[in-house]
Amino acid sequence: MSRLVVVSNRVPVPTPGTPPAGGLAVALSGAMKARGGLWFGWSGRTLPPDAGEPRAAELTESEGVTYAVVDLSERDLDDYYAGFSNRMLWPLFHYRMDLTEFTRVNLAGYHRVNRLFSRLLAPQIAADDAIWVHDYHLIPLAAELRSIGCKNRMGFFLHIPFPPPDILTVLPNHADVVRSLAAYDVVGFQTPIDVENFETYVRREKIGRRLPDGRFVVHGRTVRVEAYPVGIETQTFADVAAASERNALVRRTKESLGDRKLIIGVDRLDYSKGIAERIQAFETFLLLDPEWRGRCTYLQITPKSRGEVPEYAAMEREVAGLAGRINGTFSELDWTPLRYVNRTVGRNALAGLYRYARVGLVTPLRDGMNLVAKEFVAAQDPENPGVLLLSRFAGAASELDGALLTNPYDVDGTAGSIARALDMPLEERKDRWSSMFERILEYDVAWWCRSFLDALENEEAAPPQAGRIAAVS
Ligand SMILES: O=P(O)(O)OC[C@H]1O[C@H](O[C@H]2O[C@H](CO)[C@@H](O)[C@H](O)[C@H]2O)[C@H](O)[C@@H](O)[C@@H]1O
Ligand SMILES: O=c1ccn([C@@H]2O[C@H](COP(=O)(O)OP(=O)(O)O)[C@@H](O)[C@H]2O)c(=O)[nH]1
Repeated sequence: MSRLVVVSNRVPVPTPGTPPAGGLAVALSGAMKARGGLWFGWSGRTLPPDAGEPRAAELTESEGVTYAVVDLSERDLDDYYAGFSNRMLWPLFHYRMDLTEFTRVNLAGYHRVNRLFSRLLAPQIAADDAIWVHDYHLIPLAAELRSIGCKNRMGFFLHIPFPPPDILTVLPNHADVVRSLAAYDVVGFQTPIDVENFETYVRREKIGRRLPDGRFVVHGRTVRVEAYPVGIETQTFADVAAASERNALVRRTKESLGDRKLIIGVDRLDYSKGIAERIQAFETFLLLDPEWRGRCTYLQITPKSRGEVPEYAAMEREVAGLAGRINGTFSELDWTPLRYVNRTVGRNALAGLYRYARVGLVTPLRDGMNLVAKEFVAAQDPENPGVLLLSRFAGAASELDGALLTNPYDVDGTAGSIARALDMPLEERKDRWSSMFERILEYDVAWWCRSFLDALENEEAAPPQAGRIAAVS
């Protein structure tokens, strides 16, 4: 087995007391600790104004993993992270053409950081390392590495949706982006729908074809493109949830709820998560089912995210306004319907809160996977499981067939599903839960990691590609 080199924008170098909020960091932390290797990416820090370009990555060892991180300049972060990654690729790939902003300055920054990463990563790579690159921030990395002679096997996993061609082609440099994907040996998506969208794009743009063995030829290179739905550490998470009586935060929260039923939502503050629509659905539910007033509490845990991007700041104001409106309208002296919390909660406490909840609300407008949905299922008490209300537009919906599926754009429909979930009889709750739990037990994060890396090990190392991928001029 060759050494694993993981590359991602976000690298959660272990620091006591700071849990990683964000599914990529959570999923990969488990996988990396189990297998060891090198994890390369951004440090999460900004360089001082006149520091110049970083010359080498900073190395730290912990639990068999070497973390190699790079500080980025303010300008690089603005253009590459906040700009091209999070104001163009993120909204577009989540089907939000209305929120995109394409600028050549941001695109140039995106390529600049990918090139910088390739130059700082190259000295760390040994000849037979398997390189696994993650997510939309780093699509051109393989092409950059190949342009300086790196012949290693390289895989890429996209954690967010791959949109249909009519949406993807809104991106002025869509052709270059897909050409960059073809520099990898294996490309993994979350769901079969993403693979289907990729296949339709390749066919319509006439850049390749699918081979009888399922692989693709794209721009003359053979690439394995498959769905590998990301999982969680299911059994570990279930065990933590079962032991959560000991967690002080969980105990205090339960006591504060009295005998009210708990409805829970856990999401980064991101417009893709459908938080505003969900709060409106809860408001409609309280209007249409007044008998539940005073008998349930909705806890929405929402750490702030990407505050430097204007669309996120706008949505922060919108959601806070909605939360205030509901509480102003429905609160009693001894009951607040919605607890809206803008901070990160540790995963042990989350596990206990999920377990105590009667309903888990996971209603993104679009999501690559959504690990919260899987964590909610893993955490349940088999003798008295809660109900998962899940958006049909989350990647997790392609696996979790026991959830109550909902269309988050249909606020009235979601309100009705909240009432149905709260009223659901125990037998139905058990039936729905057990099929989902079996699924996530088998297809856990270890399965995800193993199946992707097996595919990568079995592909032949790629010949070097001539030239770099050109940016749009
Ligand atoms: O790093 P940030 O900008 O703070 O954002 C956090 C992460 O958000 C996204 O997570 C995705 O990956 C999850 C695991 O596969 C998946 O369940 C979820 O649907 C995705 O949205 C993003 O893709 C990561 O790169 C970020 O680190
Ligand atoms: O306060 C919080 C909020 C979220 N999370 C974790 O962050 C991850 C979010 O992943 P998901 O795939 O649901 O969405 P993403 O944020 O990656 O888009 C999950 O593991 C959550 O348990 C956490 O630890 N504390």
